[in-house]
Amino acid sequence: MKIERLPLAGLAMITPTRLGDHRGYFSEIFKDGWFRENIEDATFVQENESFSAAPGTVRGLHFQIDPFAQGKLVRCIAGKIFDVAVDIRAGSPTYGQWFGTELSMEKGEQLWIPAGFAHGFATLVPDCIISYKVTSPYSAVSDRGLLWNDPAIGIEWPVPIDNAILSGKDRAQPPLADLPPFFQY
Ligand SMILES: Cc1cn([C@H]2C[C@H](O)[C@@H](COP(=O)(O)OP(=O)(O)O[C@H]3O[C@H](C)C(=O)[C@H](O)[C@H]3O)O2)c(=O)[nH]c1=O
Repeated sequence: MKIERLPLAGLAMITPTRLGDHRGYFSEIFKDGWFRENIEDATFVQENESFSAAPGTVRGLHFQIDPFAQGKLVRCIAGKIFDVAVDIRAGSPTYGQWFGTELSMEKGEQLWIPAGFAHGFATLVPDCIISYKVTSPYSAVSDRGLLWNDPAIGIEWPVPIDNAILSGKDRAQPPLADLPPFFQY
């Protein structure tokens, strides 16, 4: 597994090794002991999958608040997405800053997003599937969001902004300026 530490403290890009042969490849996608030793002493309790049919679909920006705040280990298992994390930890030197990266089935990389970040993605091709582990169970009452195209965050989404496909919930998320200090750095 290769690790790339990223500009927003806590984020990490993990790229599993693919062992190729004449049939294709084998790859160890996740190992609990390795993750705890090299990334964070986290316990994953749920795994999610979402399918998005059309390119230009945007899901996010989402997070859960305590006591159900979630770390997320995200990978794209079909297609290609632009995955984004926004630092919403009060007191963080990078508060309100965003990091974005492509995740694809082809490259197999994973993005580790600790609790304290809002997460979202945009699909770059049709029929994208993401699979992600989370460190707390789903809690609808703890579910919160942030406006995906808030100019105060300024995410440079590589999709047509005016034609983005979103849920009604995501169209109505609050801007960063209205966000209570849910997380401390
Ligand atoms: C997250 C979640 C949702 N749901 C139900 C709630 C809704 O009835 C339905 C769709 O939920 P939502 O529109 O929030 O799904 P996404 O827009 O894909 O949101 C997810 O994708 C973004 C990028 C994230 O980072 C979050 O993990 C998550 O919020 O699934 C569940 O039953 N369990 C769950 O863990």
